[in-house]
Amino acid sequence: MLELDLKEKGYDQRLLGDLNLQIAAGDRLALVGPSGCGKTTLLNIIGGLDRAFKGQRRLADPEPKIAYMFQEPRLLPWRTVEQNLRMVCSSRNQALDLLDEVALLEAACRYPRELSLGMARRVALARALALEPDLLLLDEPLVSLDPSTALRMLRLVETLLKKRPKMALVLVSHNPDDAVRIGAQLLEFDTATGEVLLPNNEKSASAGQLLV
Ligand SMILES: Nc1ncnc2c1ncn2[C@@H]1O[C@H](COP(=O)(O)OP(=O)(O)OP(=O)(O)O)[C@@H](O)[C@H]1O
Repeated sequence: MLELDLKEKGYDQRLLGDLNLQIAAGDRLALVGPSGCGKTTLLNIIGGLDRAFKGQRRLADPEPKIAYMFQEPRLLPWRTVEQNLRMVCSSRNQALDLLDEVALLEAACRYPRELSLGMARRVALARALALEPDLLLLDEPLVSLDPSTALRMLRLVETLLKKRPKMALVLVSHNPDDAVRIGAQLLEFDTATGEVLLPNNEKSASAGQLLV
């Protein structure tokens, strides 16, 4: 559904380069590496939010629906949880079903300021799923959560993915164990060279062919 042929991306200096990546339905891919190595930058390029790079990003026809869950939940503070979801849902039933899936039905009438970070993230996840995306992009869904909340979030993501086998996923994480747990294949960053490392030092791979 998406092919990225990335020649070079940098800000003051080169950050990423020489990567050919193909993402197909059902692929699960994790961008793993230390802070500042370029994970979010690559996710933004994959998602089409950042087009200032050398190379090409090609989408299948018809274009896949791509949903993005940012690190910050980015909910509208003046709307309730349900109202935040209704903005992107086709019906009230869809909004309530999604809230049920992320175990937040009882918080439907709350405002974002009344939610913990973990709850707000789950609303943001439900909102991303409301689009019924072909490709879901998750930027560090566990960051800043305490260990038990992070584990709960990880289990939730695992369950949601099992229910949506055709949905492709690209997850940003600094923890390979989390990525492996949800069955994602790892794409690691070499901070010394600025290159994204594929298994066996290949220069090109489809996400479905990557080995953990
Ligand atoms: N808009 C920008 N302008 C200039 N430099 C930027 C910009 N966005 C990111 N950078 C720099 O590019 C590098 C990679 O940033 P990026 O956010 O992609 O890293 P990351 O691996 O996702 O880090 P983290 O895990 O901390 O979120 C960092 O050094 C960052 O400061």
